[in-house]
Amino acid sequence: MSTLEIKNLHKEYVDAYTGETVTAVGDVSFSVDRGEFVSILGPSGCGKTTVLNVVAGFDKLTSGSVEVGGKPVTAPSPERGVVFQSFALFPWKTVLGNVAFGLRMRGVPRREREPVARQYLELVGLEGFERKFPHELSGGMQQRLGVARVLANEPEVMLMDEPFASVDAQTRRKLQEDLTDIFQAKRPTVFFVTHDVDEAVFLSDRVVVLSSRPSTVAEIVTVPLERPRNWRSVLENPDFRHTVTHLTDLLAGGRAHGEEQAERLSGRVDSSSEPPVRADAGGES
Ligand SMILES: Nc1ncnc2c1ncn2[C@@H]1O[C@H](COP(=O)(O)OP(=O)(O)OP(=O)(O)O)[C@@H](O)[C@H]1O
Repeated sequence: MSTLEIKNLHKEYVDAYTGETVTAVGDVSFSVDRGEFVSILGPSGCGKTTVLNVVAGFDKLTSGSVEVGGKPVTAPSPERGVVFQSFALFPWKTVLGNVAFGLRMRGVPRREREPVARQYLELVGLEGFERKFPHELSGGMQQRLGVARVLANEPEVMLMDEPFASVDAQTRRKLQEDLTDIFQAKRPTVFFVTHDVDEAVFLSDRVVVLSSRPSTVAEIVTVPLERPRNWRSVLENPDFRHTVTHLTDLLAGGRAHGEEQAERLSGRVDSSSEPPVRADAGGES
């Protein structure tokens, strides 16, 4: 059964300066099953974050429907916990306090809060840091705290908006491995926004590829990789490279990547007329 069901999502904004109507999301439909990890990829500005914001309840859709657990989304809720790129932690609360706060809001009895919070901190490798404050943690540790805080609420779906975009490449790989381990251990339902093709393939069961605006679903690609996963074995797996290449081609507008490059080099394609491909496809993540 699907936990998240998006049908014909269409979202328009009115530009505050020009007064013009901007179609942020054209017509997008897909679902995420319970315990599934689904990423959304697409050119810059195609509406990935808008889709996440509508699912989170931060933004209202113009038409279509978004349901989580069979109920229409109308407002933000801990049932749809969001892990942001900026860590959005409470700086005045300890590491333990940051996780316990959500439990308090959820009505978990005081006695149970600390052991449950400790369990989630252990899951993300932050045991021993319970009494520290967020500013005493590295960027990577702060992001893991953000994940612990959301997961401790046992949300129907965990929403992640480019959560590793602001950490260095080495930490990013480590966090991706940590997240895939956490996913393996707890099997939360995850909806993940990224512009990084390698990251999407490494983490996901399926990848939803959006076209450029007005966005529609170009293809939903199933990732043929076993779990558990780690970068060392995944990088040696031909299925990984094959899937990355396929997604890269889709993002480049459906043409074979090599073909496109050759055309560009021979001057047959004016690169300024190409759809913007922000994805750092195939590169070091
Ligand atoms: N509040 C808003 N008001 C007006 N236009 C908006 C608003 N939010 C987003 N948009 C427009 O909607 C479109 C989609 O934006 P969105 O941030 O969802 O794309 P994205 O795919 O996440 O982009 P990126 O990959 O660059 O982060 C863009 O053209 C953006 O300018």
